[in-house]
Amino acid sequence: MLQRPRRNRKSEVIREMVKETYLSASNLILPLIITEGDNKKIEVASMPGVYRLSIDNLLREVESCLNLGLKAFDLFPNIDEALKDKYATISYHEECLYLRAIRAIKARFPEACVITDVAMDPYSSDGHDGIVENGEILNDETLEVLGKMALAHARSGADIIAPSDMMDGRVGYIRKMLDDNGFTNISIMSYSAKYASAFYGPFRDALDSAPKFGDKKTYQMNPANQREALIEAALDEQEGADFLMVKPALAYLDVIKLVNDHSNLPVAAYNVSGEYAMVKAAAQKGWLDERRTITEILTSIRRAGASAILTYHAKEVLENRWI
Ligand SMILES: NCC(=O)CCC(=O)O
Ligand SMILES: [Mg+2]
Repeated sequence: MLQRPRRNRKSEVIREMVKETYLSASNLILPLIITEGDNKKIEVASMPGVYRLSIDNLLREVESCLNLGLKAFDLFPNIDEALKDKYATISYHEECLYLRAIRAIKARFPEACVITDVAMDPYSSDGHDGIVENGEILNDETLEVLGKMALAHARSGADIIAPSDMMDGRVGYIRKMLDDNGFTNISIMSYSAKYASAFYGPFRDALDSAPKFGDKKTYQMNPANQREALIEAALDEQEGADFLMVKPALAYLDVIKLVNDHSNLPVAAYNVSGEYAMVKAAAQKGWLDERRTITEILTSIRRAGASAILTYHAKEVLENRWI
């Protein structure tokens, strides 16, 4: 045998020398869930180690992450049911919990990169990502709400706006809204290929944002489809996106690779709540080695082509010095 691939695995030094994929704090984005109140830190039952935080505790969390070198955060709100309506009106109200949280982080930690989620579902009495009429999710009417929400985020200090709703044309609509209002420098990280996935279950518990009727299959993608992700990605690129996101990540590594091969924009991948919950549950039972499983999952998402990974594991991998 002239070629013996095992020679390049014979020692730690050589294995490290030929290593192809790196994972570091700069690749990671931590999703954080915000709730109203003072000194609140409520663990999400299906996501051990993930908490709904009131703004005071959110600031403590951001500070401890910054000290670990984790500098990018994606915020999600748990909104009081009484404040929700059909049009997600509260989402762009000056005193909305979410906008207060953005302002609080940017005032205290201007160096933190704040990514904001644009979608109606946390604020919608229907629990959908669009305006509902006769059981249908309206596309173009929803864009107006998303535009107002994005503008409110920009005014509050967001660094990157991340529309997660999957309405057609929303990246272009939001880009124009931002540009017309002087926010040409604010980036858009588009959830380009967001699948109608069972893996979002724990997150919807965390936000109390499950749809009140039906499902999200008329706007989120069918898990059976791959080529369609390229249509979505190409449109978002034409409409002015700065990042293309694939979500979920682990069951969609082929889609991450495909989007990365077809676009020169950076690809982000969302390692979602259900992926997190599976690992935590198995680790708690002693069925999986937590450290090795988590680092393998994150490395495989990077290997598939993601520049940035949104993951609930972001802080623990740094705290425990797993990467
Ligand atoms: N728009 C953000 C999400 O839907 C997150 C889903 C998850 O972590 O399961
Ligand atoms: Mg789209």
